[in-house]
Amino acid sequence: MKVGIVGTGFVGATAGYAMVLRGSCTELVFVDKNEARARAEAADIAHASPVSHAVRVSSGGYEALADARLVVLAAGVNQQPGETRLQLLGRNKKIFEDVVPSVLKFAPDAVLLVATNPVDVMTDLTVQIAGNAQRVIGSGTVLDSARFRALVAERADVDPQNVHAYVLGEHGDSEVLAWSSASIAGITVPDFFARRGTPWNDDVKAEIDHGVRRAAAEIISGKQATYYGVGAALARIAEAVVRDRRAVLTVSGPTKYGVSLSLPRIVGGDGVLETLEPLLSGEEEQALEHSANVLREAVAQL
Ligand SMILES: NC(=O)C1=CN([C@@H]2O[C@H](COP(=O)(O)OP(=O)(O)OC[C@H]3O[C@@H](n4cnc5c(N)ncnc54)[C@H](O)[C@@H]3O)[C@@H](O)[C@H]2O)C=CC1
Ligand SMILES: CC(=O)C(=O)O
Repeated sequence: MKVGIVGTGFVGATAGYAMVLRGSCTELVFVDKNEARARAEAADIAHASPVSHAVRVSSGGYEALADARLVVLAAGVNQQPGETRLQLLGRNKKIFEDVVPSVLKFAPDAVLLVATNPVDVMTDLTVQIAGNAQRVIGSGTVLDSARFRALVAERADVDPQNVHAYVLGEHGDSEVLAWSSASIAGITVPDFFARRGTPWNDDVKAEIDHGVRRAAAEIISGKQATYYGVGAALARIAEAVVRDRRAVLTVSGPTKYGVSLSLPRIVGGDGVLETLEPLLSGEEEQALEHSANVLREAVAQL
């Protein structure tokens, strides 16, 4: 159960830390062009192992990825305040053209989990370079779905694990909150609030939508980067692969729209096992088409 992480900045290191705390794997290898950084993060995170789970943590060059079951790709630049994810494309494309072939040289059978933004376009690029769609997974809107669930749960005053709600489409400004299928205890969200006599109206819905859609920008303006939420999301996806869990997760991958975007998918040992067609309202379907258009325009730059 060996996992590699390429790019051990905020996101890569936090994902590794989350994997050790959760016991997601038994071996973790960090690779970064900044070798000193990778070494230091590996040493620091290894010290969490004796008080959490037995995970062997080390750093090395690409050759250290040999036999990895999964490799997380988190190398690349992140957004500055005011920047969109799509504005990172040119810079991160160049980095992936170097990173992905290097990973494949030593770990040709690994599932590749793409985290670098703009994650949907980087997923398409990785599929192109790897020539394999099933074994490439974009972290997509797993983080956004978690944000959606957290905000609904806070309003409903229930455990977020009992809120089922998906964000689909781009991991970015055009993402689509699938309100029509969001539920708590099998009850739609508006009905859940109505039964409890708790206020529910379009303003509450708009506030949650804004909270999910603007989460990254707000966190980045306060502390330069987001990493705890995505770190946990990456550990969750990694476990689905390493333990062949067949977990339903809104990961990104190629679609009938001609671009990679997030839909609910079954994720297991071989990567994406199945894409599920979500039941959407007409308005949500239109919003998903729009999101696909935004991504098609970005992919055209590749
Ligand atoms: N998918 C998601 O939900 C999220 C994605 N991200 C994205 O993750 C990426 C990484 O973000 P941070 O960790 O905050 O950035 P960071 O700047 O802290 O770390 C990036 C790391 O990549 C390394 N790197 C750069 N070029 C490389 C190369 N050619 N080979 C190997 N390593 C290389 C750097 O040395 C650095 O350690 C960004 O694109 C960011 O936008 C961030 C949050 C959430
Ligand atoms: C930065 C980013 O993609 C996020 O936190 O959603």
